[in-house]
Amino acid sequence: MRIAIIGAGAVGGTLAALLARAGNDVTVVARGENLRAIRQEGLRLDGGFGKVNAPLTSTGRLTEAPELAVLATKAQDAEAALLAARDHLDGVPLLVVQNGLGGLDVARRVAPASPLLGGLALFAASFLEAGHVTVTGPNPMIVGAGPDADRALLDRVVAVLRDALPIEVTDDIEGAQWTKLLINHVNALPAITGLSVQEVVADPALRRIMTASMRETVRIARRAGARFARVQGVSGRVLQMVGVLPLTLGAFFPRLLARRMGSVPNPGSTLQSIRRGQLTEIDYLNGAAVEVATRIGMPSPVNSAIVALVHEVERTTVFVPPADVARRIPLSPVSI
Ligand SMILES: NC(=O)C1=CN([C@@H]2O[C@H](COP(=O)(O)OP(=O)(O)OC[C@H]3O[C@@H](n4cnc5c(N)ncnc54)[C@H](OP(=O)(O)O)[C@@H]3O)[C@@H](O)[C@H]2O)C=CC1
Ligand SMILES: CC(C)(CO)C(=O)C(=O)O
Repeated sequence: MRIAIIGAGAVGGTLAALLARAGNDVTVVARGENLRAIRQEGLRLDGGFGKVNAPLTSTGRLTEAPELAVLATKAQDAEAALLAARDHLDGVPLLVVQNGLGGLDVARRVAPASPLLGGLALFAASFLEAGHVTVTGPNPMIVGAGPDADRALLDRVVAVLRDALPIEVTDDIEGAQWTKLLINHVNALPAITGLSVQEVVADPALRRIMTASMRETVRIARRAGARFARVQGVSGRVLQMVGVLPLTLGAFFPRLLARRMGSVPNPGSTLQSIRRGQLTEIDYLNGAAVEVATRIGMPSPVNSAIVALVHEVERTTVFVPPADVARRIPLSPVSI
């Protein structure tokens, strides 16, 4: 299949290399030093899905319509990246592989004639340097049909993806996005402290804050009437428990997520942005919970404080020591 991958960072680079290895005709839309490196030396992938240096085409701008387009930028870059490709996306199936809740809405606005699919990467990947990506956690990707994509298209795309990497199909992509949003509450504290997800979860005070942020978001989601669909064994019932348990017991959830990441330190995609001096996606992660809370008139003190701290680290590029984080995100006694 002729596939264009828009955004060739950790996730887009992984997908591009694996889809090219599986025999697809892959074009990556990249920019800056990354584009120059891929042009000169190709795209190198290693880690949990094996070593790949598959032949693919790279470009700064799409010049013809693919049979499938994949958007794999951070959420804050989605609109501009799609607008730049819009002339060649008319009616082309578009798979949006992005964390957060709003990726499909942005795609619908910019590419109204494209049937949309949603993708949630459960694998963990790190962009090491221009043209070089490594997979630290070789987990599957979840794929589901967007509001007006039909089952036949989903089946066709899933068949192509399955030749390249492990894929799970969901019949509730919106519910799966909510569950993944909860999983992505592991991202913020590494971005604030500079530690890996596993190190943060091993620290009792940071683990407590992470659990508090998750509990707050579950409560917001429930009040807003959101559904949690099953993602990698994490069901609505599991998250219901996170929403009601005291923090010491609710910590089973971050512990479970860290255990599943294995022993290779996972910085998470938000800390990777900080390390590269880029703006993060935090407004679309914990910030999405704050936005929903504001809309329905609920307080969100823990997530609001976390979002503010990530923005502070973006601005200052100075990580906050764990003891200071605990002081700056105090948990009210009733929240214990
Ligand atoms: N990394 C991971 O392990 C996981 C990430 N995710 C999610 O996947 C999505 C992608 O994340 P990730 O791959 O980590 O992010 P990266 O920052 O590694 O990759 C995004 C890439 O998109 C590029 N890009 C942005 N705008 C444009 C544009 N207009 N034209 C061309 N390229 C563009 C960026 O270039 P530049 O660097 O120049 O900005 C960058 O190379 C996010 O929503 C993330 O939350 C989900 C699961 C796991
Ligand atoms: C689940 C996790 C943390 C994997 O790295 C992720 O989605 C991310 O880094 O954004």
